Amino acid sequence: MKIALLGYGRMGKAIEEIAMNRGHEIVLKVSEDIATYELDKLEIDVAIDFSIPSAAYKNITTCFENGIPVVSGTTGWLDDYEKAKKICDKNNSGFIYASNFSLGVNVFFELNKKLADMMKGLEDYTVEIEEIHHMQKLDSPSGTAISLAQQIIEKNSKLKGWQLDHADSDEIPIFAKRIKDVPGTHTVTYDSTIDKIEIIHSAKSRQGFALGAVVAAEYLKDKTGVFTMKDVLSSLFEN
Ligand SMILES: NC(=O)C1=CN([C@@H]2O[C@H](COP(=O)(O)OP(=O)(O)OC[C@H]3O[C@@H](n4cnc5c(N)ncnc54)[C@H](OP(=O)(O)O)[C@@H]3O)[C@@H](O)[C@H]2O)C=CC1
Ligand SMILES: O=C(O)C1=N[C@H](C(=O)O)C[C@H](O)C1
Repeated sequence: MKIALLGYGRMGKAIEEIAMNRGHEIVLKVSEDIATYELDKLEIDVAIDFSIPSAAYKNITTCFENGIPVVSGTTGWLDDYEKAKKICDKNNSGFIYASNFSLGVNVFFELNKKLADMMKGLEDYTVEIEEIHHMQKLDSPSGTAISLAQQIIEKNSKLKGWQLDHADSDEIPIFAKRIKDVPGTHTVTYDSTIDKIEIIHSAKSRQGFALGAVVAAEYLKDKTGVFTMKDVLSSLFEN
């Protein structure tokens, strides 16, 4: 498969290594706006976007307009996600966005939903989320922490939203810490005067995110429509 990398930073480089080990070819690596590139000459099968919040939407939609499906892991641009999906559909292209591509985190998401369902009636407990990442991370809170909060809110009608660092009683507080070299740690805590329940996912490297993104690209090749990591993982478990 011919892959274009939109963003060639920490994740772009980790994806390049895994994609090449899986027999794919990297035909384009960009760290700037792709509008000036002659994309049609490169026969790109899938573009993989791990860039920066302010660049993602424009690059992703430029790909759709050039008939190139996109796997995107860039966080912090999701106010434009619905618009991007419409442009994908209009151009009959393919799209997978995930706040976190690692298999472990996607299992953690399912655990989070199950736990939220069990805890929703237990009013003695308060819930909070903590995320820890390396110092270079641009967005806060992490996309993964926002996904975790949204999953809990969907299960518990008493919770109306989330806030960074503090929250009203009907909101989930998300605490974001930045510590040197941490690839990504997420903790969901339910606390009462009697006890505390915690679920934690700690990434040991970027390998899991990168592998998930390449597997998602393999799934998306030759497909049209908007998909999620749940679709990708279901297809793996079917086989
Ligand atoms: N969904 C997931 O599983 C994961 C998501 N992420 C997310 O992926 C994103 C990238 O993370 P990471 O690789 O660590 O970040 P880096 O800062 O290492 O990489 C970002 C890259 O984007 C480049 N860039 C800057 N402007 C543009 C542009 N206009 N078009 C294309 N590329 C551009 C930067 O170039 P330059 O350095 O020259 O400015 C840099 O190479 C973040 O949003 C992060 O949160 C990260 C890990 C996992
Ligand atoms: O910026 C990162 O590094 C990461 N970003 C993603 C996020 O914001 O959730 C995923 C992962 O935690 C690493």
